[in-house]
Amino acid sequence: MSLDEHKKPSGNGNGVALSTQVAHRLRLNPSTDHKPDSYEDLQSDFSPLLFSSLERVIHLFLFGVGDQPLHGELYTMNAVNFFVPSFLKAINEKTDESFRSILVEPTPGVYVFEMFQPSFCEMLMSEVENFERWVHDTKFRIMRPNTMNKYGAVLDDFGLETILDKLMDEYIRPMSKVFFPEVGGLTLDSHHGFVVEYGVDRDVELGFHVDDSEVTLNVCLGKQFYGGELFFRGVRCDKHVNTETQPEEILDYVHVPGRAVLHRGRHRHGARATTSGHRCNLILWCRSSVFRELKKYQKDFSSWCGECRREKRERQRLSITATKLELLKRDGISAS
Ligand SMILES: O=C(O)CCC(=O)C(=O)O
Ligand SMILES: [Fe+2]
Repeated sequence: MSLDEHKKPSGNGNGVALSTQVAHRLRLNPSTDHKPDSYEDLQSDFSPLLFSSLERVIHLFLFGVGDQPLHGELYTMNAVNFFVPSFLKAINEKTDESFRSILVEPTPGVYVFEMFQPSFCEMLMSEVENFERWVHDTKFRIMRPNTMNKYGAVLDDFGLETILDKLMDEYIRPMSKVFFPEVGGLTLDSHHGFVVEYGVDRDVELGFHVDDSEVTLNVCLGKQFYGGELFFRGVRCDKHVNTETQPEEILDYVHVPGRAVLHRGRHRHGARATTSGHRCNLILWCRSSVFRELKKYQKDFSSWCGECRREKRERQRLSITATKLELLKRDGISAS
């Protein structure tokens, strides 16, 4: 199985931007009420109306257009309404033990826990639907979440940037500090947040890949579906990304609405076909610029790459065997 580096699309890459190829951000509250100048005092061969129209178009282009939110309450953090009590309690305590008490680790480095209230999941899904309906009706072309998903939406693009900042700063970083310190878990400082949608008339599956993130939060929002299992195949650095999977690295995980999976971006994974129904997941790729800078000067990633660790153990095993042989020779005992 060969593997893809899953990335956020750039303006003129796989992602779709405006037909002018400029990556465009949609704003939550559009400035549709912009009043252009009348240009009546302008000395020109062209009608002043032409300049007014031009100004209106430029304003629209620079400051964006967008729909009104369906659920205003989604745009400010209301932790009690968004999160389940067990998750909130663990976050308030912020200790290794409190986090461990609410999660399971089905394979090393994959953490699963209950996170969102059902009402929050429903609200977010209907907000995305509302946004997509508007995109469809206005024939506005939006940037898709990444280079591999054709369906879904970037949450920053319809005003959820502030809430995602908070989600990373106050909820994901404290957990990453405990579980992923060796990949910049303490210094996560930017994110890319999006919703992916699967079903027979959407994306069906997602190929084997690593994320363009240090830490990824993946929460199933709903709705009802069959299939869509997330499969994991071990953590790898750039050099070892296509190396074999060891049997103990295999995990197939079944998504449950409201439940979160937290893993390193370099944990190789993919999603099996959603064979019926409609699956919608919230994904937050969290990055650390400090980690990315430091990584440039490192060669050994055995603290998190499964293959670097295996190679290191093998080197140690060979060197112990060689030392033993040397000692035996010195004592005049021939090795059998
Ligand atoms: O569909 C899923 O649950 C996985 C999504 C994913 O891995 C991604 O978008 O990076
Ligand atoms: Fe992914």
